[in-house]
Amino acid sequence: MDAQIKEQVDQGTMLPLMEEFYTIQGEGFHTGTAAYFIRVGGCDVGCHWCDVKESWNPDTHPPTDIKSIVDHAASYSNTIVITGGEPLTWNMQPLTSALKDRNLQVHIETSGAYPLTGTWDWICLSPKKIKMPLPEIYKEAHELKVIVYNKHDLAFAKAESQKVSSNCQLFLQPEWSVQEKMIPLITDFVMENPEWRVSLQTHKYLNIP
Ligand SMILES: C[S@@+](CC[C@H](N)C(=O)[O-])C[C@H]1O[C@@H](n2cnc3c(N)ncnc32)[C@H](O)[C@@H]1O
Ligand SMILES: Nc1nc2[nH]cc(C(=O)O)c2c(=O)[nH]1
Ligand code: SF4
Ligand SMILES: [Mg+2]
Repeated sequence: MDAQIKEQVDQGTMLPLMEEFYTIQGEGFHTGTAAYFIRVGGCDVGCHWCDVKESWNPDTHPPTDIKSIVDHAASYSNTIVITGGEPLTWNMQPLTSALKDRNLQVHIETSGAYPLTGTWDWICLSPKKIKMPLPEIYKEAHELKVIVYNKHDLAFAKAESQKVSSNCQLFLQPEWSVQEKMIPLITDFVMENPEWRVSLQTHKYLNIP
């Protein structure tokens, strides 16, 4: 990569852009509401069930000037969701401050595995056992969304919920490929622990991005 481009990516003024799309937030607290998604490439957390493995290698996604990302996003929606890949792989301050300058609501989907950069109106933290969140993000999270792939993930969810703030919204989301097995466990858990809510990947049922 050109040294000048690399420097801009290091600073967060250019980002490896995988895709951007206007859709309905399919998961978690804001489910069912329109939002423009920006999917930034690059993730080395390595969840074996990840539904966007194509995002992992940043070199396969073109370094893109954040100005053009912001102009595009602002023409579609007042709510912008930054996802990936793992967006916190990169310095999110330049992108989020440019979005805030346009008075947009800025949300992130993150594993929390890398330092929290950027200014966020909504942080959805989805912790992963294989690369745990850094301690700093727990108290900042507005939403904790734990993916349930097996029974042990329910105990993991409980332990993670001890680390977030008292007004953090708690969600359990079945891993897509095992949802038939996990939904009964999740529904029983939520009935016994009503501070939790069920999150489904509703966009996959709606056949939208
Ligand atoms: C693809 S990730 C990108 C953002 C960030 N790397 C993260 O994991 O939070 C977006 C969301 O999808 C969830 N997710 C990924 N694969 C999934 C699957 N197979 N089933 C259910 N949720 C999944 C993640 O846990 C995360 O909440
Ligand atoms: N519609 C829709 N909602 C989503 N919520 C989180 C997503 C993500 O991949 O981060 C996602 C996604 O990919 N599509
Ligand atoms: S952290 Fe997110 S993007 Fe990275 S592998 Fe896990 S689910 Fe996929
Ligand atoms: Mg997704």
